[in-house]
Amino acid sequence: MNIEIESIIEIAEAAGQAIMNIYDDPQSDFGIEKKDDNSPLTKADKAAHVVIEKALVNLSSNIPVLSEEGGLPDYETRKNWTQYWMVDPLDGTKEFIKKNGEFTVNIALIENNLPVMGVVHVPAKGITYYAEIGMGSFKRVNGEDTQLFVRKATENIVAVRSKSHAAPEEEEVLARYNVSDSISVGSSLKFCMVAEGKADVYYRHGPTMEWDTAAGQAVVMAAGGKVYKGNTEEELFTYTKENLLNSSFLCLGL
Ligand SMILES: Nc1ncnc2c1ncn2[C@@H]1O[C@H](COP(=O)(O)O)[C@@H](OP(=O)(O)O)[C@H]1O
Ligand SMILES: [Mg+2]
Repeated sequence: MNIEIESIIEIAEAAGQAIMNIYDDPQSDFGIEKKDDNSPLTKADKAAHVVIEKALVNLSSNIPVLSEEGGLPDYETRKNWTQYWMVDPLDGTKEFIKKNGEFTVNIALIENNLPVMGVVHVPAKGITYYAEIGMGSFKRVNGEDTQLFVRKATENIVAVRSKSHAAPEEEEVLARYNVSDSISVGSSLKFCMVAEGKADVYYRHGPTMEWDTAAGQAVVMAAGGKVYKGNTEEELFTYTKENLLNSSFLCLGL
């Protein structure tokens, strides 16, 4: 079926609104809980999940939805999916709790183990990044779209790193690319920084899940960047793995 990316943007923005209603509520304690991996979960993650799952099922009842906050199907079921939605309703929950605005709503369409469409919405900043492989990558601010291209820099290389989960193992890889400057930001915004040429290298050593990376990977790939498995430029980073826990990965806009 033909999926219009505008429908996905609309769904991500509706989820963003549900998140902001909680974020901006001075009475709300966010209902913070701890998940099995010790990462936090709030009312906002759950509210965004409900909005997205309902809307995606309504839009494309034949395409399965895999959401961080949904019931996770086992690998025996997932491995046969050639097309599905991969959703992180609220990426950067720690940033949400810290109230620094660096959290995102992520919706990706996976086809044959790679993201072919991705929307990364930043509700606290009113920004939406969206991409379709073959069509390009775009940033929407106040209804105005700008096409994004990676920087392909040859000097003054900038790295982007996690605000809450940077690992010492990352240094060696960054040194290999002669990184001269480094910025840190929460959530999938790191992929968007590379896509829009504000950073050139994003190497993630520590754990992430497939839903943390899928939409951001679409945004960076459609802007001309690459995402590789591990810390070399040998193998593309793919999805529908038996374990939803990602390996380390290397994202380059070079
Ligand atoms: N121990 C762990 N196991 C699995 N994923 C982890 C993790 N620690 C952090 N993450 C992932 O890293 C994401 C945050 O990335 P960053 O540090 O780049 O902002 C989290 O997303 P959520 O906030 O959606 O849970 C979470 O999925
Ligand atoms: Mg996440």
